Amino acid sequence: QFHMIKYEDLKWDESLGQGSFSRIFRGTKMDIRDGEKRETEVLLKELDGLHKNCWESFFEAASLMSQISHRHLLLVYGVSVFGAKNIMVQEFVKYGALDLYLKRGRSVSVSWKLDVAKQLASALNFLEEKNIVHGNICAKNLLLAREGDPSQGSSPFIKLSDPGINVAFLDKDVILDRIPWVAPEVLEAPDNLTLECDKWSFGATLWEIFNNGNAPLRGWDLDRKRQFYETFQQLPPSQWTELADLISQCMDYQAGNFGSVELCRYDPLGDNTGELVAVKKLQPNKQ
Ligand SMILES: Nc1cnc(-c2cc(N)nc3[nH]ccc23)cn1
Repeated sequence: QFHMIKYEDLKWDESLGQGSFSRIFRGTKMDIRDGEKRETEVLLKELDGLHKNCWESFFEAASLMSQISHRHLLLVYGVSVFGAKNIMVQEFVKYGALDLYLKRGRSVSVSWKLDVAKQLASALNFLEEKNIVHGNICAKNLLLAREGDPSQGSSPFIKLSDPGINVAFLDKDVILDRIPWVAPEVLEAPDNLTLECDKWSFGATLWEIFNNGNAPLRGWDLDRKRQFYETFQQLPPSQWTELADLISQCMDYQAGNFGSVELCRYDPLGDNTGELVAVKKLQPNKQ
């Protein structure tokens, strides 16, 4: 399914923190290219021991990302298994997770955010065309490869990371804590992920991007989060109506209706100079 990397070809540098079920490190992998030794900077994601039984899902996520290639999908070089260690070897994306980048107070322009939204939409459109469900779309899983510099007119560049362990393997509380990114229907049937689920999460991720990386429903406990769905609540609407409409079209409790979230002109200044936001379009359901 994907490339096996020899453990001895990996060098471990500093720890970069914890994922939900893994520890991540900067590192390098050594390989031979045209007869000479080459070191490539990588991200090493080690599944932590107590979730050993999820290792298939951990690698399933990796193989999903290595089956297909797209400019806005993270490149997974392969996996390395050494004794009890299960390691995914990914390309190293310079500026890391988008939510942390935005929270660090980098003030970015509306068009910077629109660029990120369009890149995520194109990655999701690509996955949809391949009928592949990601299952964990959120700003934490968007990695910033290029900051973009408004004075130079260069735009940001993001990569969608692997989904991590499949939601079907997660405890109910972990799934509840993913409200409002996780679609309501996933709470009832976590092993039946559909493209609609990614569309829902796309809406919650748009909300994050335009709220400077702040998590929606931040600090809410699991009961309040559960109620949020049980009472069909929506996230606080953006002051830009097109964005608010787009987000509520994605986060639509009547899922299964025509899920086409069409192109919309985004006109924050109201002077019709708005940009066309090419957003996630789902084909009408084949039912
Ligand atoms: N595939 C990936 C994933 N995460 C990074 C990354 C980069 C960075 N500058 N700080 C970090 N802090 C935590 C993770 C990370 C890089 N590449």
